[in-house]
Amino acid sequence: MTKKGALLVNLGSPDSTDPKDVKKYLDEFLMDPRVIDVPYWLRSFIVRGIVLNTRPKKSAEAYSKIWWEEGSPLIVLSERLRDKVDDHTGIPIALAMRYGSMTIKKGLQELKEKGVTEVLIVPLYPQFAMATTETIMVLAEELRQEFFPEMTFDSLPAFYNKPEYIEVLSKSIAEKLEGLDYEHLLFSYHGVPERHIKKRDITKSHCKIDGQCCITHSPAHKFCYRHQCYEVTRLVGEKLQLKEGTFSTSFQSRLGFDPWLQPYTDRTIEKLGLTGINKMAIVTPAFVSDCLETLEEIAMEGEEIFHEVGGKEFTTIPCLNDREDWVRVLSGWIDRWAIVEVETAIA
Ligand SMILES: C=CC1=C(C)c2cc3[nH]c(cc4nc(cc5[nH]c(cc1n2)c(C)c5CCC(=O)O)C(CCC(=O)O)=C4C)c(C)c3C=C
Ligand SMILES: [Fe+2]
Ligand SMILES: [Fe+2]
Repeated sequence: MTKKGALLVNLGSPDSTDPKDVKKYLDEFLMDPRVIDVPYWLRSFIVRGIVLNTRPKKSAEAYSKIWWEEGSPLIVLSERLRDKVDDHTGIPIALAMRYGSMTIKKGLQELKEKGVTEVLIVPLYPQFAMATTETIMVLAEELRQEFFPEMTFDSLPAFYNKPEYIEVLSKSIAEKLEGLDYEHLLFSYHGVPERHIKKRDITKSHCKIDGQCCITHSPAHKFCYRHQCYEVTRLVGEKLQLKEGTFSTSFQSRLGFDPWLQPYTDRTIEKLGLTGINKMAIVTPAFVSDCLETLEEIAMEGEEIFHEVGGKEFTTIPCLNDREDWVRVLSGWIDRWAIVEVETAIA
């Protein structure tokens, strides 16, 4: 007799804003070979020899600016989502984080204790990336083999182009912008090194990271983060009937010296202000839950950049978080899986 359950998985946060906790978290995160994808000795030198000497203090200060009484916004918002999805679906729902204390192992154990044998892993990311979806699935499978051999896994694929997702995202944008005569809407996605995109090109020749490859149909797009980001912008633009030239795409949060996906968000905000845009809005569809990258890097630093170059109004659109319509959409996908297994995505 089998029993189904779902495990929602988000990125994770440090346990507190203490630099020691931030260091521990960053060590686990940045030592992941799917995040910094260089040989172990080099990754260890970069992360432990350079980044962790200075970054934890700086990141801890940034976390302190956005931390809530209940804890990390990303964790609290993910917990609220889990609770609501649990109320809406007919199967047990657990929550885990890829990094930090709320481990995937604990999440799977929780489901096991409820008698679950068939698990739908739900990476809480609209787009595929090796630094997000892939690393979750790889770790989950390793844990399954070692600790939960009686379980079977399916996964919810990237949902960047699912009409129900585009609908709720568009609605969330329209609601926030209602009555605001903003001049430009920027879609800012978390960046990744260009190398990550080329590495996951299953055709080995499609991705050139130019103006054309991501809009030219290809099987490579199943794993192309850049294509999937541009598709979200395009589909929302269509849904909201945004006029050409009033919206654009950029990539934030670059780290290190390698080329990351461009255009960069900070430079784009600056350019918009310098070219006479007075009122801009910004949405961050690589994240389902508000987090350090949206609440500090965009809502605080981004706004500061815009004002410094003469921009007047800067509106940040919240992530979907635990919105009722998003909860219904996510719960619907899970319930549909629970009734009929549609897709199996574990390699
Ligand atoms: C070095 C590489 C990084 C890659 C590649 C990367 C990809 C990536 N990250 C997210 C989502 C989030 N990242 C967050 C924080 C964060 N990201 C990196 C580095 C890379 N991310 C660092 C060093 C940090 C820590 C904060 C800092 O020191 O600046 C967060 C926020 C977590 C929180 O606690 O709020 C999220 C969410 C995606 C979606 C992605 C690839 C697509
Ligand atoms: Fe990140
Ligand atoms: Fe592409």
